[in-house]
Amino acid sequence: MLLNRQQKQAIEYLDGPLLVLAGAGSGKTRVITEKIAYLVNKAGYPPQQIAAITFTNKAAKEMQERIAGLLSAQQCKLLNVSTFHSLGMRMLREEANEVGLKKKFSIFDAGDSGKILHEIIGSSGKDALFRAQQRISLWKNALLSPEQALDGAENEWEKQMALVYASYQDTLLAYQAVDFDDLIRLPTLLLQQNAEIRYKWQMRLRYLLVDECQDTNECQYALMKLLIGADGKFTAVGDDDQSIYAWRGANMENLRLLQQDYPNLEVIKLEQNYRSSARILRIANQVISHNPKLFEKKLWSEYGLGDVVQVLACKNEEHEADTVANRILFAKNSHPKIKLSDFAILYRGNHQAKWLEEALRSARIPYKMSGGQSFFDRAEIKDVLAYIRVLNNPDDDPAFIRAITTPKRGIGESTLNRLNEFARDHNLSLYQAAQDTGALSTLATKAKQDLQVFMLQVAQWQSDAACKPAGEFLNALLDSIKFEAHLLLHEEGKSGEIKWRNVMDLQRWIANKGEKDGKNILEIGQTIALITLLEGKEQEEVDAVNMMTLHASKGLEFPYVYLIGCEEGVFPHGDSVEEGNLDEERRLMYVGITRAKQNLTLTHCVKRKKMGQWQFMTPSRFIDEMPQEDIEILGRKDSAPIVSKAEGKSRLSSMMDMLKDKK
Ligand SMILES: Nc1ncnc2c1ncn2[C@@H]1O[C@H](COP(=O)(O)OP(=O)(O)OP(=O)(O)O)[C@@H](O)[C@H]1O
Ligand SMILES: [Mg+2]
Repeated sequence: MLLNRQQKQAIEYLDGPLLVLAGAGSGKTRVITEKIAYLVNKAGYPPQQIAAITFTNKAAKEMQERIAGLLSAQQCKLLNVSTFHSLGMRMLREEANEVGLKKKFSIFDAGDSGKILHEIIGSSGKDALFRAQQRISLWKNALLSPEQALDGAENEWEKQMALVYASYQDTLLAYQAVDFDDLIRLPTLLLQQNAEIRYKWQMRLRYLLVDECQDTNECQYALMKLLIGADGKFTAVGDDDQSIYAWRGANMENLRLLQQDYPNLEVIKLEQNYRSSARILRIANQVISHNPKLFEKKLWSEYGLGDVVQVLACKNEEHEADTVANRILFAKNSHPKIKLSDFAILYRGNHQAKWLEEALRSARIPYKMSGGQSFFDRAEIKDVLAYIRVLNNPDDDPAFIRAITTPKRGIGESTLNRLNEFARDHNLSLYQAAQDTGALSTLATKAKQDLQVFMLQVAQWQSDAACKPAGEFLNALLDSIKFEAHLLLHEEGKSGEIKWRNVMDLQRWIANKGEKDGKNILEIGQTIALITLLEGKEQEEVDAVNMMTLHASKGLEFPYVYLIGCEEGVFPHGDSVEEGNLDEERRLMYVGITRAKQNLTLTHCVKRKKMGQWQFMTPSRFIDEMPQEDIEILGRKDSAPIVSKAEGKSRLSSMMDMLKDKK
């Protein structure tokens, strides 16, 4: 694949800061990977001094794979290719002392921090909790402290939330834990305040490359600037039309800020798209033209007109899911060379995946889901992870409570309450209290004994965990707490078995990771929380259809894309329409369309069940915004039926063929 002139120019430009500004599929990410190779091979940068930052773990992994073809394995290993969060985590582990944390602090996911907030706020509804969490997160991403938040509070609610924010931070610190936002906020504050540490990191990471720069939030942007320092050695790439994380505080104005902050910023635009057929591109361009423009961009493709884009009206969600499954089967069987992984099904919200999963399962089509209800959110998985968390950081009270009570081991609520009281009065963690003779003397004899047994076990596990292979250690731990029996005993029907299978899945995954990366279980445990952030656990390498939210699909590409639920209220999302965030929804549509290489299909339901009631749905306004000559509308009252006779007839035989293949 030859590089075009602008790409080459972007790769070889080293005279100062550079922004590559271009539409979807124009090779921005490719510029980053090629530039890394150029920096190492031609410009003499040691690989360990180069940091490339991407948006998701999946994107980081893909980037590493692409670079593997360009540099030696040894060089690749030294490069820093990661997300903002994992870079922040690395910095924080190294500088933990400076911010009052010990090296093995815990990382709390949204569920964990939600629980803390719940305790602080008291018994308010889910919605209030979500709003509190969101508000605090936005303050954190804007680098505002609780005091600053209180100063700037505009109403009573915000004042209250600023106080909640303050005690939330105190609680996190007491647990020696950070949340996702802190992973970036704390290193940023540290670099701002400490010139020596700032200098150290600037010297360590001499060249910075940032993908998807339009989605950096204030805090990420600040961290990026602090790492860059005065000499301005960086390449940022981005597309303002693909900014889709405003709800997390992302600000595409940062692209413009770059120009202000670095007056000598060179801007290179890429205009040729190497991903999609002309029709797909034309639709994308036309839809996004309804948005105000930050930067003028053109995008064209040499790949011929391509397939017409079909818009299918389906009766309801079940029909929609069946239609997509059938079409995938049909396409797969008509073109035996294509793989299942060439297909992606994209949706606006995770709840839409349910019907699809059923349809794919009953059609026996293997699928992979990312960004969905995370594997790591399952209760049985969290139970096991709680043990690993305690071994890493015994002061992590929520993990300590979870581990000590699951499975039950004679330590009940009253024991924990007494321990808790003592811990609070003496400013200790529960784990510390459990070792304190004063605290132990308040407990009943039996409870005291049970607690001491547990504490001895923890000490033993801690020393085993550090020296045994990760998979082996986890097996032994599960055995010693009799976790399988616990699941089978306490769950009804088959659910215990299913849960145990999930635990075994975790065990295999940890064993593999341990072998592959040469890490023990404690080291693996330190990064698990991060994996839940934007996408799920890496799944085994099987050929399977990809299912994900539109947000998770950023940066990826697939020959066949199905974009489902294109209805008013679903996509664009009802809340966004009400809150006037239509532009962002439109950018999300632009992202969705431009994931497709050859073939794009949009579906919408005529009826949908909401809160138990059938509701009639209107097709998404974005469909009206598309050039009508490039789309074919099927299944509406006044148009052709969805399934042509040929397709309908062959469905059964395609399924039979698939089954044969599987055997
Ligand atoms: N010069 C080129 N010749 C042929 N193919 C190319 C060229 N540059 C990039 N590509 C291919 O085009 C596709 C899109 O590239 P890439 O993913 O880098 O685009 P992008 O601008 O990062 O897209 P997005 O905005 O969606 O993240 C990839 O398959 C890539 O390999
Ligand atoms: Mg990209």
